[in-house]
Amino acid sequence: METLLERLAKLAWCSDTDAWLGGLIELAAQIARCPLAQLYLLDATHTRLTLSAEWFEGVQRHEVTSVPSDYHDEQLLQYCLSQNRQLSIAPLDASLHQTSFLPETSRPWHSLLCLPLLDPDGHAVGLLVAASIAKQDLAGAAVPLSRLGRFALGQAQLLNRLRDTAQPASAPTPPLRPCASGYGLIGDSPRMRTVYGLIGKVLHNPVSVLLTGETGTGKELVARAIHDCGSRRSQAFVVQNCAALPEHLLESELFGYRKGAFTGADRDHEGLFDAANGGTLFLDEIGDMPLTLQAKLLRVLQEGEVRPLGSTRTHKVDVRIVAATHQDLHKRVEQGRFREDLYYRLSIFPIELPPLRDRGQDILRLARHFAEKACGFLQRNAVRWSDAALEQLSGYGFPGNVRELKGLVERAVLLCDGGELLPAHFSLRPVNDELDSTLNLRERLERVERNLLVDCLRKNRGNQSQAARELGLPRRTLLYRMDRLGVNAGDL
Ligand SMILES: Nc1ncnc2c1ncn2[C@@H]1O[C@H](COP(=O)(O)OP(=O)(O)OP(=O)(O)O)[C@@H](O)[C@H]1O
Repeated sequence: METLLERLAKLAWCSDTDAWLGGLIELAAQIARCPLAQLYLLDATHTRLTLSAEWFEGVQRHEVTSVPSDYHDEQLLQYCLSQNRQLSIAPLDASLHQTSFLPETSRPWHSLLCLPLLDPDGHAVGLLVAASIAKQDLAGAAVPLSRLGRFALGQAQLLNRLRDTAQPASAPTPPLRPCASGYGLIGDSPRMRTVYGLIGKVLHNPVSVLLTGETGTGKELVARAIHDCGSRRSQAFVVQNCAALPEHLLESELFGYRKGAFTGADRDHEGLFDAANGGTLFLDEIGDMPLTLQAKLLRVLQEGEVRPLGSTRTHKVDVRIVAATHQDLHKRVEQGRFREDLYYRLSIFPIELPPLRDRGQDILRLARHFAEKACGFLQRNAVRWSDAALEQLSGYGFPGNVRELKGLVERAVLLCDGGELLPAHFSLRPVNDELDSTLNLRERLERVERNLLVDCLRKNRGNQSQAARELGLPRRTLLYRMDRLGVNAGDL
């Protein structure tokens, strides 16, 4: 206790993050009574894991190596980080465990303790490793070491903040790049610039990406951007909507099948993982993937192996997965409808697409862009925007997000005869039906149902069979409901 306090008292005067982390890692080695202690930290985008400090046989090292946090080789580190669980292994078996993250020694490493370090929200932001050549049960050191690790992280963050504020004002920030900086996406709001920053981080890194956000916010567009601007752009980009097919069809689509696998399988069929080999597979509506298929997907992500239906053999594929959902996947994990291990695997690099209502001036940028496109498509002169129409659009909530705005503008351009877009050309529906107190319950429910149908049909580009499948309705029922609720082609 005395030694510990003395060291902490000394370290308290450290004003340099490297020296602070170095001192703490030395202390960690002493508490665990191990010759080796390592501190790994994730970067802000959680794509790289850096060995930030190491204490090995009395010698300190800093920032030695940095590796992608989604790498396959270091499975022990990967496991701790993605599962948020501590590992205590003794004896370490070289044939079972990959331990190349440990320094080379004349005798093999025997005992290992690996702890995830959590931020105040409970997210793993790094790892603390202690290892010994001797036979040792290190599990007992887990609690004091993780407390020490959290203390080290908190203090390091404080030091970094102090350093940042102490730095003299540097060269002015370069001017914001125009819309083109958004990988083909339109928008320059702070929320979208954050999205562009995250896209930039994963372009040349094969890490799986999870795109979240309400319907119509541009998830598929971002998935394409990641593929088109990244190193896989010369290979295939394959899309599959996981909600669009019943389980057995989705399984054979994704993994393929061998002749005779089921009635009607009269030839071998290549799956989408094979079609996307070397490229990207975009799995839309991943939250709706059946649990049994989730297990198969996890295998592909972990082992890079696919086993077609009816085959006894697996084969390797190299596919980058970009998944998307508008659902709260974490909630689905809690409800037992989504595998936790798959959730952690996919959510290594999440990108959240903000709703259009939170993008400020982007609404008008997008509106002008869609109007120009529509005029070009219709081969007519550009339309002008009346202030009243622009004002009306910026005050609207856009529950269907960019997709809804695009549809509204295209329709308005068609309706506009005089060359100027007016409020009358946009039929904006009230965002909050509750506010419309003249409607009774049945009418309000019908309004909600109508909006759902229109959204789903727009999403499926007017394809009624696909929309019916997504809504879990027979196509005839969908047609009947559309008729009853007055949904027609003009609404799409
Ligand atoms: N930032 C943007 N710039 C230009 N067009 C956009 C942008 N975001 C979305 N769009 C357009 O809006 C429409 C909907 O986008 P997209 O299909 O990518 O949304 P989504 O989030 O995948 O929707 P869903 O969850 O319903 O599948 C598309 O026509 C897309 O091209």
